[in-house]
Amino acid sequence: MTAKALDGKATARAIKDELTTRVAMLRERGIVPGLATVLVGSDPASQNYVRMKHRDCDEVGIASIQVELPADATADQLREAIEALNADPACTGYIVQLPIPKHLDENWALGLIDPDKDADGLHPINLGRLVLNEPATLPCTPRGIVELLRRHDVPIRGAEVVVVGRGITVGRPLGLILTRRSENATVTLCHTGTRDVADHTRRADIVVAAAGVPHMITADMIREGAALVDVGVSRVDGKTTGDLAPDVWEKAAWVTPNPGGVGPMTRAMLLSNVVDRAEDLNAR
Ligand SMILES: Nc1nc(=O)c2c([nH]1)NC[C@@H]1CN(c3ccc(C(=O)N[C@@H](CCC(=O)O)C(=O)O)cc3)C=[N+]21
Repeated sequence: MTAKALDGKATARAIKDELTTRVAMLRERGIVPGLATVLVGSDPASQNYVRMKHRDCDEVGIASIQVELPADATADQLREAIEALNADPACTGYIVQLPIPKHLDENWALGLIDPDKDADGLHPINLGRLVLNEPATLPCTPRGIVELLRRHDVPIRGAEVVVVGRGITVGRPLGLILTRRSENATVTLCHTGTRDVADHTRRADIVVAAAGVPHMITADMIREGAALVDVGVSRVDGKTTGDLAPDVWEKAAWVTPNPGGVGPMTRAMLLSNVVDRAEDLNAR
């Protein structure tokens, strides 16, 4: 048996079509959602991601603003760029593309974003709201994963989910989201201090591999019929390599292609966050 694909590309397409309608409705009322990106430095992978995000905006009718700072930008320069976006009415949501150069503090930068314009859901206020069960803008990758599973009818309620990786953009918030009453999954969060990762993944109905370790999840580590989500984006010999080994396709029921799985969903949820924010701003 070979697994069915959790097709992120097609699902993102469907979501973008839905968003196109919502953006047109906002525009009819004179509201133009605008996404800005702040890119510090010229890492080719980051440049590529940012380019894709602006292309997505064009597709659905969201205006976009690109802010670029040199790799040696000072903390003051970054703060000024962020404050300018907070004050710019044309920007209804924005992100600081991560990672930023090491001489700048990521959490400090995230904390400067107006929480109402935080399209990534990574401002401490939004992460705090998530912990407190209050309405919050959610981080794009975890939101995309839940949406991808939901739209393929993979049961989440009551499921045993093992998340491998406790990063701030994926693993940690995903654990919080899936354990809310509205999702009601049971989550085990594995990390580098976990004694035996396979011991956990073998029991899981759903495994989310977000460790950034190429091919670390192999067929012998998973249960037959499991759903597997690959968040990994490592570069191996110039090729994008995920956290799932190819042999899992013969044992699982559902697997995200990579590329074509979580990546497009992350981008779709970024747009979705921007449209949600713009609608919300209008309602108030
Ligand atoms: N503030 C911030 N927010 C982010 O959401 C954020 C970030 N920083 N920094 C980097 C990571 C990574 N990320 C990806 C998004 C889409 C794809 C994606 O669409 N990938 C395509 C393939 C891309 C290609 O053609 O190279 C796919 O998986 O099919 C990948 C990676 C967002 N991130």
